[in-house]
Amino acid sequence: MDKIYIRGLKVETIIGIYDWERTLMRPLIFDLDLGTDTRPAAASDRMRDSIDYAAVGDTVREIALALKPELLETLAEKIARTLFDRFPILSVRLAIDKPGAIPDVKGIGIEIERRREDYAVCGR
Ligand SMILES: Nc1nc2c(c(=O)[nH]1)N=C([C@H](O)[C@@H](O)CO)CN2
Repeated sequence: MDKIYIRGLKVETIIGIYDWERTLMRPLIFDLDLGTDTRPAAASDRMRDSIDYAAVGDTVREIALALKPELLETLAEKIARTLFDRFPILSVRLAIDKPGAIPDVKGIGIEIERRREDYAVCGR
């Protein structure tokens, strides 16, 4: 499947399970792969036939700033669902890294993969 991707999107927000985390803006780093067929846009050369990655980045930023959840899992699921609502994508892989969450690691966070059918089947 073709992919449109975003790597290293940085958003400063409030997230975490501890009281001290609820008072600090801290960075999250987002990586996304959006499954799509790029051939219609390649044939027409029109933005309307593709997924606007700038709009996807705006959506991620908007949700990360508004939700302020405790868990990365909550944020990732909300972003995935919203991307399926707003864009005609077939799948999404979303990784969120939380720099500094624990000491002495190169990276730490979560990664989810969802397909449009995952939501259509259960009707949630
Ligand atoms: N699976 C998860 N584990 C942890 C999370 C999380 O969001 N998902 N969050 C924390 C704390 O907020 C931590 O980041 C504080 O440094 C711990 N574990």
